[in-house]
Amino acid sequence: MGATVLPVNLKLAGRKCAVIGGGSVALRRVKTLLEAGAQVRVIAPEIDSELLKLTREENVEWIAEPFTASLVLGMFLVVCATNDEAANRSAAWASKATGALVNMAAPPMELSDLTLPAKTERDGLLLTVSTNGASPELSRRIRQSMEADILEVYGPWLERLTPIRKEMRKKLEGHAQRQAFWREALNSEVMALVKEKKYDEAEALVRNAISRFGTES
Ligand SMILES: C[C@@]1(CC(=O)O)C2=NC(=C\c3[nH]c(c(CCC(=O)O)c3CC(=O)O)Cc3[nH]c(c(CC(=O)O)c3CCC(=O)O)/C=C3\N/C(=C\2)[C@@H](CCC(=O)O)[C@]3(C)CC(=O)O)/[C@H]1CCC(=O)O
Ligand SMILES: NC(=O)c1ccc[n+]([C@@H]2O[C@H](COP(=O)([O-])OP(=O)(O)OC[C@H]3O[C@@H](n4cnc5c(N)ncnc54)[C@H](O)[C@@H]3O)[C@@H](O)[C@H]2O)c1
Repeated sequence: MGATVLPVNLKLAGRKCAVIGGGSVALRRVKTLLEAGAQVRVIAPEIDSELLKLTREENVEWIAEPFTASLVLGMFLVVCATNDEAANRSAAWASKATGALVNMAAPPMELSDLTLPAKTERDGLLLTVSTNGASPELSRRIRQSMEADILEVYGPWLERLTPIRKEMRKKLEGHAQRQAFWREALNSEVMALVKEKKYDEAEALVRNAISRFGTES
């Protein structure tokens, strides 16, 4: 099967989002949205105690009512997370009618415009895994192994590369030259050192490449 979705990193800072439902699944979604900087409205007649604590914070409001369409007017994204399939269905259709994107955290899943991947982040390196709804538990497992195998190793390396990339943007003119530089700078010898967390040695090789490119150009 070919890919049927477009993976994106959605910027939610300052955007209005609603989560319908107040159980543990809603709580997880609220946390995820807050991490992305969204302004969150929780719509549910009753909510979990941890979620109640969160609603006392800035950027979260709780409307203690069952879902009605007027409550999602102006929302950018609506998450349907109640335990009532019929309620999720009508909330999804009403939200789509206002132009909002809909994420189904609970059935009926086929109304979802997007699924949320498992994610892990360190030093600006974000890794996500999705099975596009087929097995969230597998996503969770892969996320855990990526944390140990990839993030731990490449997160600190990304932190070192970020300022060097800025520097090289100024030094080298044109996309072709910058591409050639990065192909050479992150060669397999460098990447092998990074894999062993020998960041100082790896950085020294990259810096050598900088001086070579500097003299060639
Ligand atoms: C990745 C993660 C992100 C997050 O939630 O933040 C996430 N689910 C996680 C955990 C998890 N979810 C479930 C279990 C129990 C075991 C199992 O069923 O496998 C576990 C494991 C656990 O609890 O630890 C049950 C479950 N999940 C969905 C349904 C509905 C259905 O399938 O019908 C049911 C059945 C409910 C029921 O039985 O009633 C649906 C979705 N869950 C998604 C995301 C989206 C697809 C992601 C993908 O494609 O991989 C999607 C479509 C919703 C969406 O897009 O929002 C997070 C791991 C975070 C981490 O640890 O890194
Ligand atoms: N996406 C996932 O990862 C995942 C994981 C487990 C379960 N689920 C699904 O998510 C559903 C919710 O799980 P939960 O553990 O949070 O449930 P829960 O039973 O703890 O909470 C349900 C919440 O929905 C609210 N609610 C019910 N009807 C409503 C309405 N008409 N309007 C607004 N709110 C309403 C209730 O007040 C309650 O706060 C489950 O039924 C299951 O299908 C999804």
